[in-house]
Amino acid sequence: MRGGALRYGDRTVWSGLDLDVAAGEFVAVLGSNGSGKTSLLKVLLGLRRLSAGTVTVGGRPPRRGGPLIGYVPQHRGVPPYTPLRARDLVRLGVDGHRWGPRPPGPDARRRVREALRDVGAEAFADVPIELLSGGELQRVRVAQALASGPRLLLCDEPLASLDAAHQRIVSELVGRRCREHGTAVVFVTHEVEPVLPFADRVLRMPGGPEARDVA
Ligand SMILES: Nc1ncnc2c1ncn2[C@@H]1O[C@H](COP(=O)(O)OP(=O)(O)OP(=O)(O)O)[C@@H](O)[C@H]1O
Repeated sequence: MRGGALRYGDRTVWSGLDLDVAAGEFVAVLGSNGSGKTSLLKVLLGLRRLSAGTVTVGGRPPRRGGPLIGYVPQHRGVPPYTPLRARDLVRLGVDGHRWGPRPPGPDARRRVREALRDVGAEAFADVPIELLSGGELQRVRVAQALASGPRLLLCDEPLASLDAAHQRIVSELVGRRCREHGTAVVFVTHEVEPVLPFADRVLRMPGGPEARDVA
């Protein structure tokens, strides 16, 4: 990103943002509520356009969908009666960006199996996701994001609502993928300690409504 700025109406959330994230690099993004961390990820996902400046992901303008980017969204509960098992959620990471239902081929099944194994989620692979604990569900979401073998992994507060042990487990999972597969990682978090062993750099987003209030 070069000279990136994001405005909602008259309000500038951030501006003058230059950011390079190399393959195999882990960038932790910190900042107060409302400082624009999720908005940054949305720009990288191609869900929102910059108000000024330029951005490329893998050499191209960001675009929605596709296997290049893995995304772990902010933790939300699962609506009751969601008819998905952990295994199904991970499968969406393999081919969910394509249109239409399709039966899983052997390749998709293998990738789902491997992704579940990598996060230690085999034991609850067939449990409906609404019954999973917060930590289990978060590991499954990481598996979903990693299942397509993305070159860039975007994580939006994946440690929120996890206990200290699971914060460590999820941070390690992402850190290991980054090191071993050369995946670039942008990891938004309010919990600094668990990611410090893995982060190469910290991007601190200035501002946010609180900062303005304090000022
Ligand atoms: N579509 C939108 N229209 C107008 N304002 C928006 C929109 N999306 C986000 N905002 C505002 O932009 C600011 C940045 O939001 P964003 O969700 O990116 O912050 P954040 O740093 O991720 O916050 P948090 O730590 O609370 O998740 C917030 O003040 C939010 O209210």
